[in-house]
Amino acid sequence: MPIVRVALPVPLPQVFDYLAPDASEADVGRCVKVPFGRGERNGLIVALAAEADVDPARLKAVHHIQRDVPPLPPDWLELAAFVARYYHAPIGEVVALALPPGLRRADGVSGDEDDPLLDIGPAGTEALQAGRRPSKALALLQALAQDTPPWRRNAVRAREGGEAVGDLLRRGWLVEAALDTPGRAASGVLPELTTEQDGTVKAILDAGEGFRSWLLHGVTGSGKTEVYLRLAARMLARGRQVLMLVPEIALTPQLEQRVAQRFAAARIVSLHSGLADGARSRGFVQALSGRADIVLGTRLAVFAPLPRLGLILVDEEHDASYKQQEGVRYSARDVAVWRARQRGVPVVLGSATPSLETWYHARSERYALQVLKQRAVAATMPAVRCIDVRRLKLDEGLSPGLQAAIAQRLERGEQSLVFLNRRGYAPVLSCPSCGWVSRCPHCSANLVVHLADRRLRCHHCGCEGGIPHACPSCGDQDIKPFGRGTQRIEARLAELYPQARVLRVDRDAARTRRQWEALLDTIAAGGADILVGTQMMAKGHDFPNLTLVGVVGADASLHAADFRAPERLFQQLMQVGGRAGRGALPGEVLIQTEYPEHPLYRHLARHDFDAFARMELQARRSAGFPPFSHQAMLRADAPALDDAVEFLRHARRLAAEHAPDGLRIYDPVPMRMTRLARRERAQLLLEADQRSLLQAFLTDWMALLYRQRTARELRWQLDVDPLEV
Ligand SMILES: Nc1ncnc2c1ncn2[C@@H]1O[C@H](COP(=O)(O)OP(=O)(O)OP(=O)(O)O)[C@@H](O)[C@H]1O
Ligand SMILES: [Zn+2]
Repeated sequence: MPIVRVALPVPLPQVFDYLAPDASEADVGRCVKVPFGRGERNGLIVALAAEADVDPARLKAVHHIQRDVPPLPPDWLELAAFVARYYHAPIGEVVALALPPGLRRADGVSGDEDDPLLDIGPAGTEALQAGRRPSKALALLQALAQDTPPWRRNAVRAREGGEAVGDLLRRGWLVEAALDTPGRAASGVLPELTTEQDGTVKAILDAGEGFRSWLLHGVTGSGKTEVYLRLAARMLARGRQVLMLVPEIALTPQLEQRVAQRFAAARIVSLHSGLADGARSRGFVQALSGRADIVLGTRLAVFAPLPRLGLILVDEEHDASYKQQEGVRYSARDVAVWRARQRGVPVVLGSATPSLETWYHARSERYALQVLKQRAVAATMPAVRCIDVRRLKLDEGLSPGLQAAIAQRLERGEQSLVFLNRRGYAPVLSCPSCGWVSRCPHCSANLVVHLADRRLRCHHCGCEGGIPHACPSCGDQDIKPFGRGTQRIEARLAELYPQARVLRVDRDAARTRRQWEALLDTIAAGGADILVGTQMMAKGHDFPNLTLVGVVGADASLHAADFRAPERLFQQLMQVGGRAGRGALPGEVLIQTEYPEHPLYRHLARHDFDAFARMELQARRSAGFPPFSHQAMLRADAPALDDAVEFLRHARRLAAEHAPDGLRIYDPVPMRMTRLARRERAQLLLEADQRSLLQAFLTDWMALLYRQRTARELRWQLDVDPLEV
């Protein structure tokens, strides 16, 4: 009787055997419901076996095999197995992460979605000629008539005024296209490529269809997106699928719209964690069945099955959100490169500020390099200047120079952005007489003052309370918010420039995707004069009328302990500065600092990413940090710090007994932010010059660790290639 091996979402590094009387090879890659413990679990059949690993008499039978959708193909199972192996995570947890919940539950899922191809019908042609009175419906029809049919209904809806699509269908102005032969060509008038863009597109296409990793290093505003779209167009024309990864889909509604407009006849599937279950499952099945042409999504989209895959694009490849920080701690960018190699297709990693790992690969010719030095529209890069604030009197953190520059922009009707990467009104409330500060009771962090809704809030665990009127410790009524966040700058700017429309753009102002899109629309429509924003404003946006970026409070990150801190700061400032002067008007970036001579700022002022990268890599080489070594971090947490540290000491002893030459094992230490949500955290760092040596060791070590009995209250996880050390 056939036995199936099932990957189940349990924290154990093994698969489970079940009896399945009617199973065959064709069921490998299918979801199943199986009995587990006293309940039922959902899993994935990863193999068929002739004999069980356990006593056959104890085997239970599967409850149900989901056969409505095609099984996941062997290359997908290999991908899941690779992620489990490389990140040392249980295969069942990888599967649980990679599959949409609806599919995994073995619900009835269908890939069918009503997204027909449309064309202008006879009634529509008549309406265009009849000289009717203007209406929304007619405006949409006229706009469509400028383009080449057919279009997907979703693509029509994504256009300006696209809400009228239902109306057009009811009137018969739009009808289903006669033949479902998606002329997958790009639609609309394409911009002429710049010489650099053209050279890049040609170089990548000329290199052929096989595997190759590319770094597309293009300055901010150089038109990397246009390069992606041209490459995608070519792949679609060849009947291949394109996978496009972006760091946060909530930050890129414009990109989705741009892709949908460019490829109006293509089936575009979005995959990200913000989708409802049904939509995510449907998109996944469309990708799996080969019907989707373009899959656009955040890191989890790297797991979309793509039978016709021809190209992978990773936009803003340096972005930290590609690395999952909980559960299976995978890097979608690194998995994307592995996948491209596995499938024999090119992968393009794009950024104005590549991660130093990627930059180093390109310099050492493991990755092919394409550089865009010029902006696509603007004549120049913005002028970057430091404002030395050491002897200046600041008004709520704003220097006279920055204020004058903002005033000038207001006069000229241009937009300014004040960048401060700290939300809230002030980072802490404190009492000047007794020294009390608003500490989070559950974390080693302060409660942040939010004046907008009069709350004290922990940005780590979410714990919150009202703002006290007097010091809880000594009763003094003179307690004060100390330091500055975006709300405070926003309030002061509104006082300084009463005639200006000040708009704050941070996670508090844009809690939902809809709020975020509304903010972006307001900015694009010129409905704001001064923006106050966090890193949300730094990524990928293109507002041609924005000509000034003022940076406040950046020095705080200059001396952070993490060896990646300078890299992150440089990337962030270069990205946010890159929002200035992207259109016809020249841009200016003013950085308020007490260290105007700091090399990081000097390289930034010259837009010299390469010089900065060389300097940083030099430092990393002498310290033996990545990319010159490879790291793994074992973290443990428990209600008491001693328990976490004790576990790590034990793990360290086990490691030392089995350690090969060349493995460096550090001492367990409390994490920098030791306490989080009532748990105390500690970490143990391992390092080796060769990845293979580290990996081989980790496999043995993890097997030992899984066998240790630990206190119920203790949790531990391994993080391979950790971003924070
Ligand atoms: N060949 C071209 N002709 C005209 N306009 C172009 C061309 N290529 C790009 N653009 C325009 O230039 C602007 C910047 O392009 P895009 O946003 O793709 O830059 P980017 O390289 O992704 O920048 P960043 O890294 O800052 O996000 C956009 O408004 C885009 O429409
Ligand atoms: Zn907290």
